[in-house]
Amino acid sequence: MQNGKIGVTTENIFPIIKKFLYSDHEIFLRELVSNAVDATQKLKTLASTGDYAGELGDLTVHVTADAAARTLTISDAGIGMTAEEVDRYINQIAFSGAEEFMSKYKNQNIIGHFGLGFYSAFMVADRVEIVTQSYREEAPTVVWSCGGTPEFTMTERAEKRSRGTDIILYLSEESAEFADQSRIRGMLRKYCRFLPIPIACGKVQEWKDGKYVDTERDDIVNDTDPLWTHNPADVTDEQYREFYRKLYPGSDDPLFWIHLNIDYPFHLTGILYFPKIHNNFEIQKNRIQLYSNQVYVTDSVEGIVPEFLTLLHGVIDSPDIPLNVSRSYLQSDGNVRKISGYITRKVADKLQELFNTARADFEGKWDDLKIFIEYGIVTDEKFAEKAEGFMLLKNTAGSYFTLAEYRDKVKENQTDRNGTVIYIYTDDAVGKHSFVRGAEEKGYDVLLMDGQLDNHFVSWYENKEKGCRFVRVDSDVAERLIDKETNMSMSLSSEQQDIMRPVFESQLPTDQKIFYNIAFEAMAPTDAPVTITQDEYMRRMKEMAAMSGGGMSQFYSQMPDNYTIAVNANHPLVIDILGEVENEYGEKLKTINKKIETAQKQQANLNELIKDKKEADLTEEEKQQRDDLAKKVDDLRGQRTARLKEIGAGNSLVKQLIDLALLSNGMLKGEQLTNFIKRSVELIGK
Ligand SMILES: Nc1ncnc2c1ncn2[C@@H]1O[C@H](COP(=O)(O)OP(=O)(O)OP(=O)(O)O)[C@@H](O)[C@H]1O
Repeated sequence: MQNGKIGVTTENIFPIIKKFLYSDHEIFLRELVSNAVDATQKLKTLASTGDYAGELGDLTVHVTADAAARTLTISDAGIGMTAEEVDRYINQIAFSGAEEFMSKYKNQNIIGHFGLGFYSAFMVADRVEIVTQSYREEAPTVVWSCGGTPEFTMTERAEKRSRGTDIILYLSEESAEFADQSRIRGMLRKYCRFLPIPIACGKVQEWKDGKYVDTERDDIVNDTDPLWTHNPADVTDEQYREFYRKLYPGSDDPLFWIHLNIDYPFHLTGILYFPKIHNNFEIQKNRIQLYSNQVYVTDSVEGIVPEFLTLLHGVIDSPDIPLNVSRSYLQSDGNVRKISGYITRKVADKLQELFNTARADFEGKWDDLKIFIEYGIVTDEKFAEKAEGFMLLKNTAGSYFTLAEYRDKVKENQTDRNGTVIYIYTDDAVGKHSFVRGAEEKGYDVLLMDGQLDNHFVSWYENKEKGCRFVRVDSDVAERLIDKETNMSMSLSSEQQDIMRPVFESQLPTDQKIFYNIAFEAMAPTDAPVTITQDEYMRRMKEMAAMSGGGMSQFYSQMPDNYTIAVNANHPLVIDILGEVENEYGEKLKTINKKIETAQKQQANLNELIKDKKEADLTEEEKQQRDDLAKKVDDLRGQRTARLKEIGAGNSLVKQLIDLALLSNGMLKGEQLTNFIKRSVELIGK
């Protein structure tokens, strides 16, 4: 019997560890089971080199929970330890590792995962016992026991254990949950799922006589030969899919996958899957699992894989990723950065290869793939460089183009007078159909940009390719989407526009949150009579502010939406309306127009007369005259506007044209829509 004091120089660290590790206490199981697996593999190595000549036998690691005794036992048939080894590895090394942890802890740079190894048993146990028999048969069986103080006992046991080690945890009262077999099995499935030695937890159960009963067979919780450790050349597509289903039960099949396999300059294997992304991509994040030699480490991989790849699923296994350190340390670690760069490159190469060798297939997957690629492009410069070769644009006809192809396609017809190539797009091909059709009738191509990240991509691309600009198809009337030299002439004179403006204003929808202004546009007589557009620049400002949050976004979100009611000044119906209005106003319109004209002429004459005088030099009479004339013009125009509004309000054709424009924008709803339908029926009846 040996009594001793563990080789720790710090004061008693057990209670501190217990207290501070509470949040992550499940990892004790991973640590103890992987020690058992290591010991087993060491034995296999010795056997393979001929240093161990005995029978290997069944090497399964058994994890046994005993709720009645409140114990948890991890048993292996590995190399075991001699008394001298227990002293060296447990009393000295294991505890000095723990001590090192404590000193790091004091410097506050440990958060997240730590490898306390064997020592972590004391997070959940009041007392830990080791019963171990070395593979050297002459060595006696050793029993080591420690009750959560630096004192331990070590004795030789007369009754010999078979080769291997039991770690027996006498669980503390608050850790009683770990004596529950189903709880333990759940933890093993998470942390030990792909360990290379079979791990049994209880027996396989069978349905017999109306209840489940244990069979003789061990319930093996792990897959000792996970797919990522295989040679990619030997794996079939179906095996990849099957493995995916195993990792993410209930998910749709992945779009495709990349099998990573590298030896230099670091070791890394793994399989990354491109999942089908549904509506909310935030919840799809963080589903890559990180392993170190098949030991589960974490499923939060930020900092290890580039941000945009956190959307991928799958497994990465690398012994070169330091596991037992904090996340901030991980991110600054050179190895980790290299790994991240490597994965990005691999993913980009794979996408390029798919595009090159199977473009039709690639295009078929594009709609699902786009979000990864756009995410990568806008967040990762290196990836963006590579992605130029396979980033695709899709038009409303359903054809796909690379960035270079598309530019070539539209360059000739869609370059404006400043030499900028204009890319026209819609976020809603169905809802904005009349705009799309209008642009197409002008011979323009329209892109479909309805993805969650398209806005970001558009900004990124405009910034990179200075000679191009995106405009949404409903940001202006088709005629003016691309500013070309050949402008159409306008049928309405500016006086006629002055008459028509109040007529249309009288029929504007009254919505507090939307601000409308009227503009007369020179368009083809066959274009729509009225179109409602939203300025590209203003819309983007609002969208950007809404996304960035904070004070700016508050300011913008309170601003009304700005729409333009573009009246086609060359449309026969519009010209008809002008005729109707003039007719209804009758002689009085001519009279008042004349009066306004006269007053304006007088104003102009007066202004000419006094234009060289300073304000202070004006006579009282001149000032009076000027004010009177201004008032007169205002009054007359006011009178005319009031009358025009009255006439406009009674003109159901004006209302009808505005409503039709609202309708084609999907903006006619509720009572307005009901009224529109009623009015339409009445108009048809006429
Ligand atoms: N089940 C076991 N069988 C044989 N030796 C063991 C067993 N468990 C622990 N040991 C020995 O005790 C040593 C210390 O274990 P501990 O888990 O503290 O550290 P480690 O495994 O070396 O490192 P890590 O921090 O990665 O777990 C091991 O290196 C091993 O030599």
